Amino acid sequence: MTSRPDALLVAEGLTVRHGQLTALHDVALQVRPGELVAVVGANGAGKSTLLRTLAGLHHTSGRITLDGEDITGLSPHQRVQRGLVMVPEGRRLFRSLSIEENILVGASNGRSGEWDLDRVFDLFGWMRGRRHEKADHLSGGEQQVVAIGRALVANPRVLLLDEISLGLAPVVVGQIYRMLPTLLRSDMAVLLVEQDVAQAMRVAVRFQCLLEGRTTLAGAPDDYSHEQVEAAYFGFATEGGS
Ligand SMILES: Nc1ncnc2c1ncn2[C@@H]1O[C@H](COP(=O)(O)OP(=O)(O)OP(=O)(O)O)[C@@H](O)[C@H]1O
Repeated sequence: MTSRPDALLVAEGLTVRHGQLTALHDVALQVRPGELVAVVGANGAGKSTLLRTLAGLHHTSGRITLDGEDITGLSPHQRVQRGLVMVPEGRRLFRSLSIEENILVGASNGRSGEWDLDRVFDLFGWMRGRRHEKADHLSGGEQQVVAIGRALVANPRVLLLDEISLGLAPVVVGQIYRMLPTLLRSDMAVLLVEQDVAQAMRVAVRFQCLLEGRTTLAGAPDDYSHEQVEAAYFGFATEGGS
């Protein structure tokens, strides 16, 4: 993959092993400013491993740059300070802390910028009046939104979203996805991992499909037929397809 001059996040040659298992094989990826890119793939395809590797949670061969700076050797903490911020699968909130306290955790290590507690409350109006409620008392959808708020106050340049729709009711997933364009308007790029291909294709300008740790298809959603994407997702050949 040729690195485009305007790319913000660039990963090349990512190979990641979990013990004996190679979870990623020579994966490359690019995200440009203001862009929403989706990584899709079946269970175990390596999507979370890819996101966690970008966030600095797995050792990798290869190279990761953010706005031209090589961040491959940096800790997760240092990557957050540079604007690479992840909303992990399963939300990972502090259950005994309030909504407000959970969000402020995100601000403690982040960059300064336009996103603060107030701006998050403006975006998710219901939170303001419930700011002192414990995370423990929230529904799954509410927890997911708090986890997104926690990431936003770190003022990401690239926001990494890992399976934000997992375990949530479709109506809640719809609400969360409808908020994504607002984030992109504030000049943030989003890289999201999603098992629901249809959902991902509706919002992404580009996508990348993984299968057993390898990229099987990449491009704009309109570049491929439903059958081609399905073949790349499940790993069967299509006639004349890639
Ligand atoms: N910490 C780990 N130790 C050992 N193997 C792991 C670990 N994390 C992931 N794996 C394995 O690596 C492969 C890729 O897993 P990964 O979680 O990245 O896939 P995924 O596409 O995100 O799938 P899912 O949607 O199920 O989370 C799988 O075979 C998984 O079992």
